Amino acid sequence: MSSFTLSLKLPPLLSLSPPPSAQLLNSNFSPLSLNTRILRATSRRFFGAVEVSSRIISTMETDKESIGSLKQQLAKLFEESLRAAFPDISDVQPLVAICNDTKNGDYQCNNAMSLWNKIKGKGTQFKGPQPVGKAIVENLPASDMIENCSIAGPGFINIVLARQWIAKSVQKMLIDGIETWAPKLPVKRTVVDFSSPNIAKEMHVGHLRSTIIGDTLARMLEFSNVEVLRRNHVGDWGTQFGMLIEFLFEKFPNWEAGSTPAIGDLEAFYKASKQRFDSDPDFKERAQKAVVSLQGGDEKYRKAWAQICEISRKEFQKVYERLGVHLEEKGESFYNPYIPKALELLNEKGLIEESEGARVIFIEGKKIPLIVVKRDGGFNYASTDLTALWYRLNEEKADWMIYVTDVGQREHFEMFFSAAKRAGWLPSNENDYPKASHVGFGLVLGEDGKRFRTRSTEVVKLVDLLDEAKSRCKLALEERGKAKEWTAEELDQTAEAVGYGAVKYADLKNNRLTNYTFNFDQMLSDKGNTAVYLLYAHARICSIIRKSGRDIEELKKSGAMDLAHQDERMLGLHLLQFPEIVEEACTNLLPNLLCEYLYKLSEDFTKFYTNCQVVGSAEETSRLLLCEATALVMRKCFHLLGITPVYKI
Ligand SMILES: NC(=[NH2+])NCCC[C@H](N)C(=O)O
Repeated sequence: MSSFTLSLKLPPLLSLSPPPSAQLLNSNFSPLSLNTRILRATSRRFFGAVEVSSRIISTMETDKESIGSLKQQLAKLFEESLRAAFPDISDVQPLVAICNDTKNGDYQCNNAMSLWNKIKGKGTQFKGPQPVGKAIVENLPASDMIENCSIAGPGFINIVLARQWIAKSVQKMLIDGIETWAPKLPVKRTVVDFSSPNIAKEMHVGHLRSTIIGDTLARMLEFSNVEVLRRNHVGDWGTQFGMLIEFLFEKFPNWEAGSTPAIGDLEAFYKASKQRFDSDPDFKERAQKAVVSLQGGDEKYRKAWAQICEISRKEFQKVYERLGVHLEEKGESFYNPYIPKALELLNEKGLIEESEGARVIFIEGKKIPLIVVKRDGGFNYASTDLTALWYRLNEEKADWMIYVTDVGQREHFEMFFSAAKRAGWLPSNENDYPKASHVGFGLVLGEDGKRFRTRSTEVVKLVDLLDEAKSRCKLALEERGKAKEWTAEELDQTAEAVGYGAVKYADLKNNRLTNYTFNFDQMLSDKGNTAVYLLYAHARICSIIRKSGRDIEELKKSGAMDLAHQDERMLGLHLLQFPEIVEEACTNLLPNLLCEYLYKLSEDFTKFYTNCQVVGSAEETSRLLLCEATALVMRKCFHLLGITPVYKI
C-alpha cells in the first residue's frame, strides 16, 4: 500500500497512459453477440455521460458445446417437471443437491416442502408435501439419466442415477474431451487482481498466497470459458519513490550509465533509504522535492523511477517463472491519470465530503469514512482502487472484479465497494452483476505458531523457499534410486513439479480464510492429503494403463464402459461431479473445494482398484477406460491448481 501526494489541482503530467477520453470510454468491446441473454437489469452503470440500466452478458460460444454440470442437467429435468405439475406457480427454482447419505440416493430434489407451504389452504387438491413430491416425480420428462426416484419424509425426492447413463457420460467425455465438462458461469469477463507486490520491497509469503490462490481462480474461470484479465496491481506509485530515487542518485551516481545499478537486496536498499530519510532533514527535503519532480513528469526522475521498478520486476519474475504464473502488470501508477476524473464523477453524485481537511466518502455502518484525498491534497490507496474499479467496469467492461489479498485488507475493500455501490457503479444486491469480490486469506505461520519467517531475514525469500522444496524432492527421489533410472532432466523436472506442486497444494487445500502452518516435512510427505501423494497416485494410474499394453485411444472408440461393481459406479459418479465442483469453487471463490474433490477422487480410485481387478479381468476394457478417465480428471484438477502432473514415479 502506498500513499500519494499528487494534488488534485496539478495536471496529471506523468502520462503513463492516455487520460480517459470519450472515444476510450466507448471503446472496442461490444458485449452483444448472437447468443445473448439479459441478466436482471439492476445496475446503473455509466459509460462516459450515458447511464445504462441493464447488463447484457453473452454466453461464450465454444467449439464443443459444454453440457453443463450433472446438477444443472438434473435441475433442468426438475424445472420442466415443476412447470408441468404446477403451471400456476411461477418462478420456482428447482432445488437439486447431492445426497449427504449415499444410502438414500445420489441426488435429491427439495422443492416439495416449500411448494406445499405456498399452496396449502388455497384450495389445492394436494393433501401434503408427500403428494406434492409425488406429482413432481410423475411429471418428470423421460430421460435415461434417472434410474428411480423415491420420496422420503416431508416430500424429499431421492434420486438414483442410472448406471448406464453414468458410464455413457464418462465415456462421452473421454471421446469429446474434458472441455465439454466446463461449467457454465453467468459472466463473460473478469478481472482477477492478484499477487500485486510492492516495488522496492520484498515479495513476502502473503504475496505468494495471493499469487497461488489468484492463479488458481483465474485458471478455473478460464476453463469455464470466462475471459480473465490477470492483473498485477503492483504498488509502484507513492511518496516512497522520492526517497528511493534520491538514494539511488546518491549511492549510484552512475546509475544512468546503462547497466542496472547493483542495488542487490532491494529490501536493504529500501530500509537504508528510509533510515536516511528519517535521520537527515536535508535528504528528506530533497526526497520530497523528488516526488514533485517525478509526479510532474521530469524525465530524469521518471527514468530513475522506471529503473527501480524494473529491478523489482525482475525479482518478482523469478517467482512467477518458478510457479508458472502469468500476470499482466497494470500497477497503481497506471490509474493515476484517471483519478481526478473518477473522483469528479463521485463528487457529482454528491458522495465526497470535507472532513478535517481531507476529502472523504462516508459509508453506512462505518465510523471512519473512506479518505479519497488526503489533507495535503494527495491521493491514496483508496482513490487508486476506486479509480481502478471504475476503469475495470467502464474501460475493460468486466462483469466481475476479484481481488486476492490477505484478510487484513477486508475493511478497505468493503469500504470502497460500498462507495461504488453508493455511486451506482455496482448494484446494491450482492448477487447481481457487475460484481466485486474480495478474496481474503489468512496468515502463513511458522512452526512456532507465529508469522512465518526465516532465521536470517524478517521476510522469507520466496525464491529460496521454492528452491528448497525442489531440492528436498530431488534428494528424496535420489534416495529412491531414481538418479540411476532416469535422465538428469527427468529427475530435475519431476523434482520441480513435485516440489512446487507441494508448496501450492499445501496452501490451496486449506479454506483460504484460515491461517496455515508452513511445514516442508508435512507438505512433502507421500502420505495423506498432499500433492506428492496425489501426483504419485496419478502416476500409478498411468502405469497401470501403460502396463496393460492396450491402446487407450482405440478402446475409447470401440470399447464400452459398464460400471457394474458398486465401487466402479461410485468412481464414475464422482468423476461426473467434476464440473459442478469447479462451478462451486468459482462461484464461492474457494479453491480448497477442488482440492477436496481431488483427494476424494484418489480415495475412490484406491477403493475401486483394491476391490476390482483391472488388467486380466473380464471387465478389463471398461476398467481401463475408468482408469483413463480418472487420470484425465486428476490431470485437469492439477492443471487448475497450477500443478504439473508427473507420469512415472
Ligand atoms: N487492487 C488492489 N488493492 N490490489 C491489491 C494490492 C496489494 C498491495 N500492493 C499489497 O501489497 O498489500
